[in-house]
Amino acid sequence: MTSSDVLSVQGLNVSVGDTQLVSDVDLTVGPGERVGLIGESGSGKSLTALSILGLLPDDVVPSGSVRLTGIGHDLIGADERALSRIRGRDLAMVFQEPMTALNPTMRIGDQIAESMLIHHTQPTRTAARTAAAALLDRVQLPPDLLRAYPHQLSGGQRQRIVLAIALANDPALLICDEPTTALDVTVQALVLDLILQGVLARSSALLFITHDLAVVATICERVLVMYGGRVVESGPVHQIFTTPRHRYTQGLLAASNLDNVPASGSAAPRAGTGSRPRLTTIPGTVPAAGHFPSGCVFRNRCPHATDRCATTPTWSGTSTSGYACHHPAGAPHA
Ligand SMILES: Nc1ncnc2c1ncn2[C@@H]1O[C@H](COP(=O)(O)OP(=O)(O)OP(=O)(O)O)[C@@H](O)[C@H]1O
Repeated sequence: MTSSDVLSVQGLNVSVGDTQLVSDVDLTVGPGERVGLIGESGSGKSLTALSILGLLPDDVVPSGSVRLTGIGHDLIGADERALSRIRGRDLAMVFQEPMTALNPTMRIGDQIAESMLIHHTQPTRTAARTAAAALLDRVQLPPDLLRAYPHQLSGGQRQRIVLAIALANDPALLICDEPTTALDVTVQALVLDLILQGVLARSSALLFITHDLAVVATICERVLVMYGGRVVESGPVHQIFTTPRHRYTQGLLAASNLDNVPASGSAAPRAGTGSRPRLTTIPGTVPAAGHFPSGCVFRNRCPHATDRCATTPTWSGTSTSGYACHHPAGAPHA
């Protein structure tokens, strides 16, 4: 780990009995950096994330090293007490299914406040409640939801609550594992945008696990490709998506309908640069062309892309998630 890394995973192996499921994974994430982890189902992405979080089932055994900035010991082999001090404070997570992350018997406001009280980042219950209301507002939910129970919310609202809790203590690193896969396509883009704005506002680093290459192209700066439990390729998003070297990455891209890869390697700015990307995902089949000429019906369906918009948006997407419209950061809008 260099002194500037937020996360450093070195030589991670994960096995069950004699079966090795993850082999020799090296992975670093710098401060404020957004790193994507992609790969086919069963390639070891979730086991890698769960190893970092110390959440593997008892029969699944990790070895190697996982170091997190500001924590003086290795997370591999750390006891549950030490890990629970770190999780939710230095290291936060958003998984696919929000209901499993929420307590069904507790009001939303209490759950958000609890996350700050447990980690002593707010001094009193009153202060935590005030902070919870502000967090709810940051995920664009109305204050009356503070008194609601999880079952009274939609899936998208629940995931926004999980995100609010994850960001409550300004974690150094947020790990998202397919955070929008279980959501209705109409809210996927909003949740992605809130994740992006959330980490940018806090300068948190992001490790983002997904099948959706368009999401990686939009959100991440760097990407690692896993195949058969190994990292087979890694580098800047633009480089990997335009000149993939590994046969598996080439196949993944060919099957993806990914039309546009931002030239800088990421559509979104670095943390602290102040400009905000705008994302809108529209359900439907992805058209073959990456750019939409003025007057095109698809262009007109993007609320940011009016005829008066000063900048031509670029589009990308997959057939499962709809397609995303991205306006370059800081572009003027009518
Ligand atoms: N508890 C377990 N016991 C045995 N094998 C497991 C266990 N958990 C995961 N595996 C196996 O390890 C491999 C990697 O699983 P992992 O969940 O990390 O894949 P993934 O890349 O996240 O896939 P997906 O995208 O479908 O979530 C798979 O073959 C899976 O079946």
